Amino acid sequence: MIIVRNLTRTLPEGQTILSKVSFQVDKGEFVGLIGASGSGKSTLLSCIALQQRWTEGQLIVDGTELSDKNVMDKLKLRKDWAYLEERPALNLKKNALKNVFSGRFFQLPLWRKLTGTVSTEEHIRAMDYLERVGLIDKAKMLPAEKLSGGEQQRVAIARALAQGAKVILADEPTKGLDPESAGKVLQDLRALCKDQDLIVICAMQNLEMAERNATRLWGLSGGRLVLDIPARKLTQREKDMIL
Ligand SMILES: Nc1ncnc2c1ncn2[C@@H]1O[C@H](COP(=O)(O)OP(=O)(O)OP(=O)(O)O)[C@@H](O)[C@H]1O
Repeated sequence: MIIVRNLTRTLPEGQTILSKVSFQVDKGEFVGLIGASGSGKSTLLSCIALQQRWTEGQLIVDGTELSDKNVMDKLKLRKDWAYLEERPALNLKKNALKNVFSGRFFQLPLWRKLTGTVSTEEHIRAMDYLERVGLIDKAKMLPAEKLSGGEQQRVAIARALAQGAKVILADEPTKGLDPESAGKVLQDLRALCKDQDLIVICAMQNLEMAERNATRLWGLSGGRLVLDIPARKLTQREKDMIL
């Protein structure tokens, strides 16, 4: 469970870009984070991934308060959390399977890191993750650079699973994708969230996709969380509050 209390980020120049954001999110929830451009979505995600510092507030994960200044906390998150960006940071020269293996890198003993050996069990598991995101037929065939944007994003999701991520933070992972590919990425995230009891928090530009795929909607406006409801079609009044 993630609890955030009164998270505030003020820039040195005095501009407040997140203001007293509070929420609690449980395993199995897929949160669609929506809001106009500049409302603070990326800032909120990178603060809770401990990639940006906040000015005031608390982040509590499974009962433990984490600090944006503590290196050990950052290491713990690097293992248990995955951050998906608009352009997934894959090794484009390697195939999908090898990219998925790389998700396990931080957990391997030093000799395995140096020799690059992969056990049969890891191989099977990586193929299983690729199957779950519908890419089993493209596991070995091509370098990742030849995959489409949506396929690359799904490889990044499979890699997050191989890493053992319990929380996936995604910053507009479907930006620039055609509607069909975008839909597949979000459906994969939703299915995995349910099956593996993950927490997924996903900033999304497309409100309809958020309404359709998320289980819960958060609306940000001017750095404030102004909407926190179970996912459904928003009323015009709710849309006016956030967009
Ligand atoms: N380091 C920074 N210095 C100055 N301004 C910043 C900084 N980081 C964020 N901002 C400002 O804070 C606001 C929120 O930015 P953020 O990127 O979080 O918004 P967003 O909702 O993700 O926008 P978009 O949908 O366009 O990606 C913006 O006005 C942005 O210009």
